[in-house]
Amino acid sequence: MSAPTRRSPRPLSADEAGAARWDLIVIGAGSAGLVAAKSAAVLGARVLLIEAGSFGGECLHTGCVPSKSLIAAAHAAHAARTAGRFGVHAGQVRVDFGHVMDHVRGAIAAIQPVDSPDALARAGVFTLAGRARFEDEKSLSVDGRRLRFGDAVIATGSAPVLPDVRGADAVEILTNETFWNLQELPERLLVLGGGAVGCELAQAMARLGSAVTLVHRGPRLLPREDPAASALVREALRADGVDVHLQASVQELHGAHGDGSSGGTAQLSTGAQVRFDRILAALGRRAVTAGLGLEAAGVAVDDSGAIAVDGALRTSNPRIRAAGDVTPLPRFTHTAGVFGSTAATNAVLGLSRAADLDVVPRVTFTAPEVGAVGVSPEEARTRGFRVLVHEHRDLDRAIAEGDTAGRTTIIVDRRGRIRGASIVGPRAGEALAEYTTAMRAGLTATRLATTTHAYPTYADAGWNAVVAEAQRGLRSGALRRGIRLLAGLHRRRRSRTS
Ligand SMILES: Cc1cc2nc3c(=O)[nH]c(=O)nc-3n(C[C@H](O)[C@H](O)[C@H](O)COP(=O)(O)OP(=O)(O)OC[C@H]3O[C@@H](n4cnc5c(N)ncnc54)[C@H](O)[C@@H]3O)c2cc1C
Ligand SMILES: NC(=O)c1ccc[n+]([C@@H]2O[C@H](COP(=O)([O-])OP(=O)(O)OC[C@H]3O[C@@H](n4cnc5c(N)ncnc54)[C@H](O)[C@@H]3O)[C@@H](O)[C@H]2O)c1
Repeated sequence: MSAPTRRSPRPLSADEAGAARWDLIVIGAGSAGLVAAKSAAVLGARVLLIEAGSFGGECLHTGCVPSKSLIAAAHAAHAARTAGRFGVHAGQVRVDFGHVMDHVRGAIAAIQPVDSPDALARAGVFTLAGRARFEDEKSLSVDGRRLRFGDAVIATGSAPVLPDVRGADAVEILTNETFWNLQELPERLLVLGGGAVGCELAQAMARLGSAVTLVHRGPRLLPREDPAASALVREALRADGVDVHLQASVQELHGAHGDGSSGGTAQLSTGAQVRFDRILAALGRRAVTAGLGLEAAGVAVDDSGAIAVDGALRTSNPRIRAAGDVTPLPRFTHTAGVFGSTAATNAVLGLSRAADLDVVPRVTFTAPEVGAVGVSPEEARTRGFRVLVHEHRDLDRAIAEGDTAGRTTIIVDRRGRIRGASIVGPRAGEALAEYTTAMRAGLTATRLATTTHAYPTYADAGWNAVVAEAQRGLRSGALRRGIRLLAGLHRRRRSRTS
C-alpha cells in the first residue's frame, strides 16, 4: 500500500491512512474537529480527520441547525397567529408538521456539503470514516489498523444526559439525537430541563401546536443568564402556553403501554402528575470518551468525565490536545471552532497560545432571544462596576414592532471600559456582536456613545444606555467644572465682540 501523497488530500481507507506518518490526527468531525483540521492544513501540516458518524457533527445534524430551522417555522406560526394585533388577519393557522420537518431536513442538506469529505479534501484535509481508539501515547487504531501521529486533537463532543428515574426504561425518551425523527406533532410534549435546549424546543413546539409542559430542577429557567432574562423568558413561555414547573423533577415514569413506546405519565417531585405523548430529555451533556482508550494515551479526565485541558488546550499527554464539548470549557459551536483552531495551531507550530475565555458570547434563541457576553450584571454589582440598563419599553423600534418585553444591560468598569452585556429581545444575538467586539478591542462606553448608530434599531437600546452614561459623566465632578469654565470663556468672548 503506497502512502497517500501530501499533494492530493482525499478520503482514505484505514489501510491507506496507516501507511502514512501524520503531523496531526484529529478525532471527530464536528465543529471543533472540522476547524482544527482545516486550520492545521492551512499551516501546511499533513492532517487526517477521523469521523465515526456523520461529518458535521452535532451542530449540523442534531443541534443548532435543526433547532434553529424548527424555531424559524415556529416563529412563522406565531407571527401569523398574532398578526391580528396589527390589524392583519391571517385566518385559522394550520401547521403541517411533516412540512416543517422537511424544512428542517432541507436546511441540514443545504449546509452539509460544506462539511463533507470532498470539501475537506479541497481544504487540504485527508479524511477517514471509522472509530478511533488510542493504542498508546503516539498511536491509535481504526478498524484494527494502527495509525501514528506527531500530535493529535480529541474533538469527540458530548452526548445528552438521560433521566435516572424509576420507570425510565418503560418509555421511549427522546433526546436531541432522536427528536428530529418525529413524524407527527406530539399532542402533549413533556420537556425535562430548562436550559437552552429545553427552553428553545419547548417554546418552538408550543408555537407549532403541542401542549408543552416543562419541568426544571432550579428556581429559574436559563440559570446561567441574568435573572431578569430568566424572568422575561419564563413570561414568554407562559404566554405561548408552556406549563412551566420550577424546582421540580421527575421522580417516576409510567409508560402508557409498558412496552417502551412513547406515551405515559410522569410523577413529579412536587406531587403533580403530567400526562404526555412524547418526552424530551434536555438535562445537559456528558463528554464522549468511552472506548477512546484515554488511559493507554495517558489522557486524564476531570470529575465530570470531560477531558481536562490547560489554558492552551493541552491534555495530560503533551502530544494530545482537546477542544469542543469533550472538554469542560463553554459548550457552543463557536467556542468549539475557535478552540479547535487554537488547539491545532498550537499543535502544528509548537505554541502555547491560550484560548480566550474572557470574551465568549452566547445566545439562546428563544423569543425573546437572550444574548450575553463577559461580566454578568450580578457579578458587576459585586465588583463595583456600573450596570447600565435600557428597558425596551423606551426603545422606539421595539414600540414600532409592538415587542417591548426586553432590556439591554451594559457593564462598564471603573476605567469606563465595556466589560459585558446582557440583552433580551428580538435580534439580541445580532446586537450582542457590538459589545463582543468592544470588549475585545478594549473600547470605552464613551467611545461607543460617540459612535453614530442607525435609527431605529434594537442596537439603539445599548447606544441610549452609553449616551446616558456619558451625559452623567458630563454632569459630575471635574468634567462639569471644565465644561462650565469653557462655556463661560466662550460667553465672555461673544460679549466682547458683540
Ligand atoms: C439542540 C441543540 C441546539 C444547539 N444550538 C446551539 C446554537 O444555537 N449555538 C451554539 O453555539 N451551540 C449550540 N449547541 C451546542 C453545539 O451543538 C455544540 O457545542 C457543538 O456542536 C460541539 O461541537 P464538537 O465538535 O465539540 O462536538 P460534535 O459536534 O458532537 O462532534 C464530535 C464528533 O466526534 C465523533 N466521534 C466521537 N467519538 C469518536 C471516535 N472515537 N472516533 C471518531 N469520531 C468520533 C462524533 O461522531 C461527532 O461527529 C446546541 C446543542 C444542542 C444539543
Ligand atoms: N443557543 C445555544 O447556543 C444553545 C442551544 C442549545 C444548547 N446549547 C448548548 O448545549 C448544551 C446543552 O444544553 P442543555 O439545555 O441540554 O443543558 P444545560 O445544562 O444548559 O441545561 C439543563 C438544565 O436542566 C436542569 N436539570 C438537570 N437535571 C434535571 C432534572 N432531573 N430535572 C429537571 N431539571 C434538570 C439543570 O438544572 C440545567 O439547568 C449547553 O452547554 C448549551 O450551551 C446551546
